[in-house]
Amino acid sequence: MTEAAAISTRELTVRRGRRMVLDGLNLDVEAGAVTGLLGPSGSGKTTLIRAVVGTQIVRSGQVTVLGEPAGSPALRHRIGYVTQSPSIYADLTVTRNVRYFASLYGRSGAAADSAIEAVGLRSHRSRLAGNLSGGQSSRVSLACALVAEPEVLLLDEPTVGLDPVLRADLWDRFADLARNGTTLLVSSHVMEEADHCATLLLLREGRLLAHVTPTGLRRRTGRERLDEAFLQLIRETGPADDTEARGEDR
Ligand SMILES: Nc1ncnc2c1ncn2[C@@H]1O[C@H](COP(=O)(O)OP(=O)(O)OP(=O)(O)O)[C@@H](O)[C@H]1O
Repeated sequence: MTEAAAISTRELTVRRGRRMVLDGLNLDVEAGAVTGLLGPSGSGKTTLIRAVVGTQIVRSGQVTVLGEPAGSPALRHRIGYVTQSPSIYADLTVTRNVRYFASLYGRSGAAADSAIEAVGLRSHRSRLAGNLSGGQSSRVSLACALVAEPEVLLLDEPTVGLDPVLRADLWDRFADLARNGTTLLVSSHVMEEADHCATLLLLREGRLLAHVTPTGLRRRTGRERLDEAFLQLIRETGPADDTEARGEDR
């Protein structure tokens, strides 16, 4: 693990069903920065995030977070994880949901209100979560994670289903958090969003294709558009190796 890394994996191997999902992955995620985890659907982004949280069965290798092995009880209050599907209470209002999480982490009602504001749900704060749209529910989930003020925030596709204005606001919010020392690992399969990240981890078929800055990726490929740059990298590395392996880890 390098000195500035908040998250490190060494030779991380994960199989799900018969598939080798992560294949000897070595990577470092810089502390106090926004790192984008990008890759095609099925490339292993969610699996990697689950391994960092400690909820993924790992076949071999190490995952270290803030100097502790992933999944350690000591990390529980230091990591926030927002899954792709919102995990909130449908029968509670937006405010009640966020205040509940605030109370779990010893935060005030004012902190809950500010998290609601940050995700653009102020005018919906008295609505039942069950009556919200998909994008709005995701934002409640995000507010519940934000209110805990974790040192490491893992966000799995947090901008899916959001309009461009909200998306831009959220990326600004992530940048603010990083400036204040939070480590963010944000997955996306939208390469346009990569420009909001200080560095990019590009995954393909469970392998790290590149660990670069957006500028570095442009320079390396000679492409201005990041989606084209990523495609170029994929072409350079040849066809995907569709590894199937026996074993039923989940
Ligand atoms: N519960 C499971 N059992 C078996 N295989 C699984 C399971 N969940 C995911 N996989 C497989 O693991 C691989 C990686 O999945 P993962 O969800 O990590 O990808 P991803 O990059 O997050 O994809 P997406 O962008 O579509 O969310 C895929 O091939 C998927 O089919």
